[in-house]
Amino acid sequence: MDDATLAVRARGITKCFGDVVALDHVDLDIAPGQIHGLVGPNGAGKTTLLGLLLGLAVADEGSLEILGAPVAKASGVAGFVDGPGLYPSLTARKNLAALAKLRGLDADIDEVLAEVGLADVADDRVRGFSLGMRQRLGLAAALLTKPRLLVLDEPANGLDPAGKKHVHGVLHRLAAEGSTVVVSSHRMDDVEALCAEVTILATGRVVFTGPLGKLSSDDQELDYRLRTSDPSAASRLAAETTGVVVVDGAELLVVRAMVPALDALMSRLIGAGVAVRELAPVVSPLEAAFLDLTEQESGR
Ligand SMILES: Nc1ncnc2c1ncn2[C@@H]1O[C@H](COP(=O)(O)OP(=O)(O)OP(=O)(O)O)[C@@H](O)[C@H]1O
Repeated sequence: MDDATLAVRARGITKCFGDVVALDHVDLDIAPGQIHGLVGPNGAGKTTLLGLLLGLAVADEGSLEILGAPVAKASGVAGFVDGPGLYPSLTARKNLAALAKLRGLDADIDEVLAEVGLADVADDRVRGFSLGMRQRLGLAAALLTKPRLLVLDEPANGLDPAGKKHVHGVLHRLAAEGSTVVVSSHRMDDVEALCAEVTILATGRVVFTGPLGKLSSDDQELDYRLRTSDPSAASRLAAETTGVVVVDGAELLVVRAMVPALDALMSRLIGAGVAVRELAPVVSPLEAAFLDLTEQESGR
């Protein structure tokens, strides 16, 4: 992609806090209209990187361009790290009204509150809000600015499943409209549900960046959970299929195989009239890559 059209272009970004190297020559390209996930173990540098994208801190070395402009001159960026900054003594509506006034924004506050699912508590003081409600209000505050790049540190923290679904819907809509979203998360399932691309950081370095699909390959042996209408027949057929190892032959079968052998097993099951009710990797490709890559890096 033409570099000028990238939402984020980072080259050789290094950031130290005293002796601690939080980011170590980080290169990163994020295309517009993407929801990009940032994952990594505690202390990997995720919050530091998101803070640089938001212009809350400045890198010691390297270049960082946001939406084609040097980060210091970037506009259209919003979000939060370490939880949203809110006024606890004000209501949700007044928090957003204060922000809109401060920034000179002409925004429909009720619409934004409804979008994040806070319409019913619009006139409640934020002091009494749960963590999940604060997260949603922080998202509303960012949406008020109609950002072209939205940066969110652990946005799903404290959200119940319905709240998470709601927030994911908002982020998918933003991306569909052309905005770029960068989110950090410790939840691999959330990242897989939300993001097309991911960057894995370990001890301040990028150990993987790219589409989720590139994390796994057909020639990788993985353990799969297999639930069928006839566990004993499935177990027998699995044991008879070349390249498939039965790891656990209970009601819920666990088989180890590469994709071609797994395909062969599926065909045999269908041929034998055994219905497949569930087939999923025991550890998701993202989680497997995360553990593998971050362990390699911390062992260096
Ligand atoms: N303001 C600061 N002063 C000193 N050290 C800092 C500061 N901010 C971050 N660090 C250090 O930089 C490193 C990266 O921290 P960062 O918060 O970016 O990691 P993270 O990936 O967000 O971690 P977590 O998943 O725990 O939130 C850590 O070693 C941290 O202790």
